[in-house]
Amino acid sequence: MEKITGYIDHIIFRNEDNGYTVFQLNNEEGELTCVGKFSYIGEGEFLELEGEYTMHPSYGMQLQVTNHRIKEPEDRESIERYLGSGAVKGIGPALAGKIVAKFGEDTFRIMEEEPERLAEIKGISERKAREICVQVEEKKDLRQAMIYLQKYGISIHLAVKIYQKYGLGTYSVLEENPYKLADDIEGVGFRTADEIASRIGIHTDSDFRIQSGIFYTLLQSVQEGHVYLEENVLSERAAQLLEVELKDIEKYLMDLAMSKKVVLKQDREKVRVYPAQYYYMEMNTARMLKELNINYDEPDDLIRRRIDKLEEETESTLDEQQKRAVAEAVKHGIFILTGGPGTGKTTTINAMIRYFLSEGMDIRLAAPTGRAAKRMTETTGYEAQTIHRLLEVSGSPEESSKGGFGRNQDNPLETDVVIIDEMSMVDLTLMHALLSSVVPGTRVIFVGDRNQLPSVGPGKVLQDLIESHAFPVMMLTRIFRQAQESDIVVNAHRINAGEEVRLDNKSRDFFFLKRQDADVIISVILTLIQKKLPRYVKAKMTDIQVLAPMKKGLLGVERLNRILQQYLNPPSVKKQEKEYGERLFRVGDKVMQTKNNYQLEWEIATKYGLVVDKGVGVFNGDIGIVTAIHTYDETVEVEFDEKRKVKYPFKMLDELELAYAITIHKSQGSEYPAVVIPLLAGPRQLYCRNLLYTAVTRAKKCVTLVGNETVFREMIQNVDEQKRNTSLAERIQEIL
Ligand SMILES: Nc1ncnc2c1ncn2[C@@H]1O[C@H](COP(=O)(O)OP(=O)(O)OP(=O)(O)O)[C@@H](O)[C@H]1O
Repeated sequence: MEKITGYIDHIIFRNEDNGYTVFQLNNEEGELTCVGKFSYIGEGEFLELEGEYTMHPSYGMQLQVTNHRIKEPEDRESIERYLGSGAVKGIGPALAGKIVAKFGEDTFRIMEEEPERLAEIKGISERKAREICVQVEEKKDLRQAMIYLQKYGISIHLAVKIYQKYGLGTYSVLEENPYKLADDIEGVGFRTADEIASRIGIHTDSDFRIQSGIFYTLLQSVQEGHVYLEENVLSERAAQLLEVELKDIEKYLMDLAMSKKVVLKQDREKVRVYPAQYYYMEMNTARMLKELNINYDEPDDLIRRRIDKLEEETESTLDEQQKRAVAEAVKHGIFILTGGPGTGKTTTINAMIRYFLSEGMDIRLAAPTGRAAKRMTETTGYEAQTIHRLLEVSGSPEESSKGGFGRNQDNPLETDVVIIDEMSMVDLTLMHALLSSVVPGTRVIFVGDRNQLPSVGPGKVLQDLIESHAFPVMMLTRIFRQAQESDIVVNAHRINAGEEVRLDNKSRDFFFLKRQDADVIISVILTLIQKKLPRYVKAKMTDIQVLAPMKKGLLGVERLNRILQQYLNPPSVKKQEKEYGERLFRVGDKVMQTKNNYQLEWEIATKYGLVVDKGVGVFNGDIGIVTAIHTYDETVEVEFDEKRKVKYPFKMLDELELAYAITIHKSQGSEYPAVVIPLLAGPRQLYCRNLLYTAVTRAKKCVTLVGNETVFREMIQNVDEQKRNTSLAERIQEIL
């Protein structure tokens, strides 16, 4: 065992999650690379280390640290080094030299006991003296807090967040009510808080624990899409989670209601429990819809004449339903247009746009995802954006969920008409934000297919809007795309109506390959992607999209991606790779951005590197190809549509996933030339009609299902997809 003392010259690498750090140590004998786990560490710090020397094949001799102690710098030299290392803002090496020249080994004592004396040095005002001392003190406190939090097994990453939130209050929060962490700190849920609490020795029947557990259970149900839970369901789930008696739960529910964290609402003989924020969100959404739903006094015959004129100008004809849709949209503040694929929604939107433009009105178009917005731009020829962009999202999407939009009640959108497409994907939170930024007098038109999967977030807004029967709705039913032209459309409508679909493979764009074994299915998928489909639909191999119902399992997205990557983009000495957690990225991989990121910069450059366009924003569901991996600046370069190139720093790779296969849920709002769907038995709750319907309607030119025919038929009949508890329709009816 070696014992070494020295100061950190610079940190070469640090993983903030587990504390793994590589740094350069300076001591009397020169420089030395050290490797180990450190809860808190900073450049300039003075350390006493214990460990063993090891020989690394590429980096040479290293000290593998087993034990360490951070020492207060004692001698003049190490004090000067610490202060000048950049550890204290506002002090560089020159100033550090002056301070130590004046106070010598007494420097730290002076800082603690007589901080004002720092101002005796030229270049340090009294204010700066105080600031420096506060910083040095804070560093000491932070270090101590980190050591304390580590004792309870809290990761460094989390410990930093906890300390930033509570400062010196950290100790009392942890000892009195660690469940507060679940309320205050993003990334801490009840389970983490509960684990910390049990290590601290807090009783399982503590009031804080039970309240926090009930609220956590309720929020879990929001993640499943619910806006409330019935009391008995909530109590049972919470009792199970907390391992306490059912009867104990009731009292705490009342406490939660008193502290306004939940709202209890009687519904006939049952009681519903809402997280307060969602209760009010539904109520306000209903109120705003009502306020917006103004009737405009435009005579029918005048509207009809204008539509006829537009038809003449554009040499197109609308059918009766489409004309009525345009007229209703003109006459009302709120209008809903719904219908399956190929029923003419886009054509109707186009007619509306032309109508309003010819009246000199200003129009804004938006959709919930980047891809859907892009498609809307292409099909209407009129610029569409994501709803987040329309509302001028500020900062990260996390902040936006807390209402961080530039457009809101105080700064509403200035436009006459807003048209939202792919409305089935809009959740309650986004709907609320959207309506908050629109003032009465603006027409809002919602367009979507009510039979698609509901939004990922809570609520089923489009369905509730329709079921409230409070607003004009036009349901387009005529299928315009000819039957002989597209079996995708015909079969999608059949699936939706619960009718049999013929699987004789006589179609030109709808195929079912019967296979019963997962690995056989994967090998069929490979043949389809590598050989058959690109030629058949005249697309690139990367445009063929595999859509799987699940993430896990033999045919889950995770396993499919590992295998497809191996075959479609095998390793080679020419292709750089980067491992990130469980993921492996390789040059040539097909990848997907998994959240909306409004800050991420992209560039379009010519072959010679000349930048011709640049901008910001990469969205959830955007698919691209890894074009380079640079170890020198630790980035992965991805090329998205239109040659937009984005550099991901390694630490942002959690926003990327392999995308050879993606879940059907993730594919909502996107379209692909050809879609391949593996299908073997799965959980009934998931394997339902609208999942199949959504998957099939993603394809433009060809759908190929590979798997078990019975599963396919059962999915068509299975309409008991998980029911979502929402009450927007009721709230709307109440205030009519
Ligand atoms: N009134 C009409 N007369 C003739 N053809 C029409 C009419 N309305 C729409 N179509 C045609 O039907 C096809 C489907 O229409 P459209 O794209 O508007 O439907 P959609 O509901 O938006 O479909 P999807 O949801 O699949 O994109 C298009 O080729 C369109 O030109």
